[in-house]
Amino acid sequence: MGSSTTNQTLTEEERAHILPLLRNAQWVEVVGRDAIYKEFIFKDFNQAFGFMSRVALHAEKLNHHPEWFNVYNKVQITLSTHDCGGLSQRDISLATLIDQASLM
Ligand SMILES: C[C@H](O)[C@H](O)[C@H]1CNC2=NC(N)=NC(=O)C2=N1
Repeated sequence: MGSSTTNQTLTEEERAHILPLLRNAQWVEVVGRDAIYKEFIFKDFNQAFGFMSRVALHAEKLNHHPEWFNVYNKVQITLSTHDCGGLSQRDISLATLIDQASLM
C-alpha cells in the first residue's frame, strides 16, 4: 500500500470496522486527540526493553514511530500519524506488530 493511501486519516467506515477489534486488544481511543493508546506491563525492565527493541525495528522498517514512555516494567504507547494529524492505516499496522511483539 502506497503512502498516498496510508497517510490519510481513516474513514468512518474503516473506523467502524477496526476500532472494535483494537478495543478487544485493549487499545483505547485517546480523549481529545485522534490517536490510540495501550499500556503494556512486563515482568521486569529486561522484558520491557526487549519488547521495545522489537518494536523499534518494526518502526524503522515502516518509517512509522510510536510515542512511548517507559518506566521499569511498564511501556505506555500512543499511536497517531503526525503527517496527517490523526489515525491512519499506518497506526493500525504498527499496533498489530506491537501486539505480536508483546507476546514474544
Ligand atoms: C520524515 C519521516 O518520514 C516522517 O516524519 C515519518 C516518520 N515517523 C512517523 N511516525 C508517526 N507516528 N507519524 C508520522 O507521521 C511519521 N512520519
